Amino acid sequence: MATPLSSSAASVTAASDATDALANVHVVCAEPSIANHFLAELRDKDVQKDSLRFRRNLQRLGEIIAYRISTHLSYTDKTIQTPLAETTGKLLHDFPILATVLRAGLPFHQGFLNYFDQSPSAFVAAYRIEGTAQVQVQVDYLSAPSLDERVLILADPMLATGKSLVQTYRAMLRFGMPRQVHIAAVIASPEGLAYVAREIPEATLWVAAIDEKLNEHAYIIPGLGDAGDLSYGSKL
Ligand SMILES: O=P(O)(O)OC[C@H]1O[C@H](OP(=O)(O)OP(=O)(O)O)[C@H](O)[C@@H]1O
Ligand SMILES: O=c1cc[nH]c(=O)[nH]1
Ligand SMILES: [Mg+2]
Repeated sequence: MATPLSSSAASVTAASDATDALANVHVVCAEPSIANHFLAELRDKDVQKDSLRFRRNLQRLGEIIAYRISTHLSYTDKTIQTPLAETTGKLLHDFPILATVLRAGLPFHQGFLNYFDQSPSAFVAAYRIEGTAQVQVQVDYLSAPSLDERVLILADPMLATGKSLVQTYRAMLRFGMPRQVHIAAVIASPEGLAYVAREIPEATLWVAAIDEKLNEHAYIIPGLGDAGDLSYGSKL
């Protein structure tokens, strides 16, 4: 029988498991860049009143993370004829499938699409079921091309409990097995990020920032509030 760990040993083990799980996470705003400015505007309750700017900032962070992910993709040499001479260009080997979760995912998705302009898209409707003690997520509408042997980028700006992303990813696998998976979010909670990393170990994770914690409603603190409502208005 295994010897039970003391609580301090257990918490050290849990912490090191979380550290291992998070080894595959890229935190874009860990270094100073214009991404930090866009993120600060997204969080600011006064700037948020301008929903056009809010959506555009989600889109701009989508563009920045798309660029960062593009450094992990494959390229093929192609001979290019300029008006003056021949040269060699590097073309993206194949455009990734871009998947997102309604509603808040839409502006973030547009940022990825601005860069991966020939990518097919996949859309998922996932929502939290109201009135349950624990967050439960229902995946509804799902539209996707074949994922077999493709690079998949699954993007959703808020990674709170991580359940929307994990259930979305699992539901998407009936469309085929991707050869490479990237998951992107703007703000993640530490526990949600560790959950996603544990449940989808094959994914490389990209976030603008990792925040402090979740509150009792499973909202990210300090976070930015409700990304779907701030983009498109509150719902009944
Ligand atoms: O990590 P989780 O705990 O699953 O929560 C994250 C989900 O919450 C947000 O969507 P929301 O449910 O607010 O829907 P909306 O975009 O329609 O507002 C967000 O865009 C994620 O999909
Ligand atoms: O903090 C959160 C959590 C879920 N959905 C949001 O939009 N924000
Ligand atoms: Mg919402």
